[in-house]
Amino acid sequence: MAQHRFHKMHGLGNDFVIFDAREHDLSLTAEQVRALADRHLGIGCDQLIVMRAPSATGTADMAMQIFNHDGSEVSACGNATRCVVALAGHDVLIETGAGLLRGTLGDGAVTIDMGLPGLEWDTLPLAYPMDTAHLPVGWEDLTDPAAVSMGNPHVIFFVADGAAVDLERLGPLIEHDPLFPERVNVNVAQIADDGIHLRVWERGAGLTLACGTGACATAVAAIRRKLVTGPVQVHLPGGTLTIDWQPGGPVSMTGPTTHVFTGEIDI
Ligand SMILES: N[C@H](CCC[C@H](N)C(=O)O)C(=O)O
Repeated sequence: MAQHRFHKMHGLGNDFVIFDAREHDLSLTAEQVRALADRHLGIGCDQLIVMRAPSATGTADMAMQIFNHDGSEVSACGNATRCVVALAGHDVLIETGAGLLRGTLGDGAVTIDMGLPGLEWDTLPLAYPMDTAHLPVGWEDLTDPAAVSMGNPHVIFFVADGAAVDLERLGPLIEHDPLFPERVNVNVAQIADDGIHLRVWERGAGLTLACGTGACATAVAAIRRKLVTGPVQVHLPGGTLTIDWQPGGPVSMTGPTTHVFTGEIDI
């Protein structure tokens, strides 16, 4: 056991425990991640992040490891990426499982170049070939979704009344459907005059107050369907993100970060 310092942060209420292991090693098992993320027995978070030294050969300033509340390791977490940039205190190039992401520190907000969205069925991945703009599948009233990868898989449903969807029941059903071999993040979006209203059931974390990659994936899907044009305001239960995307280019995400406290814990 050794004592490790951590930062408790959030992006629009999507909350994180962040360890800075750039100077020393810290390896965590899935069981240790679950214990730390537990909201009763541990510190509590949607995702746990470990900042690491970059790989020797690359051009990155740092690397970032991402674990969900359930202990699963994943490649992308937009809100946490903003928090890591805020912690760094300057613009950074971050090595993630989703590739190199450039973070830019603004006045009260952080912008991340999230790279190109994945629009092919096998990059998401889906279990078999499909048109990712209109998947010929449905779960009760949720039909005709789109699918987009932001380095992590998202399925996006456009509905007339997002608040009326029983996402707590349908989310896990869809998350674990065999159509998604690596499971999936489930997005329910409502187009409105002021942008897109979005609720997300996150793979490995459940309902969250915000999901950065979900906001990006939903904006891409909506722009592909010509429901909106970029830049678009995406309103989540925890607040609003500004997403910009032009077909063929990278996705840009801008939003706030909050540092809640630092602590020490024996691991
Ligand atoms: N909250 C994160 C998404 C985490 C995605 C994770 N649930 C997955 O399994 O891909 C975000 O802001 O992008």
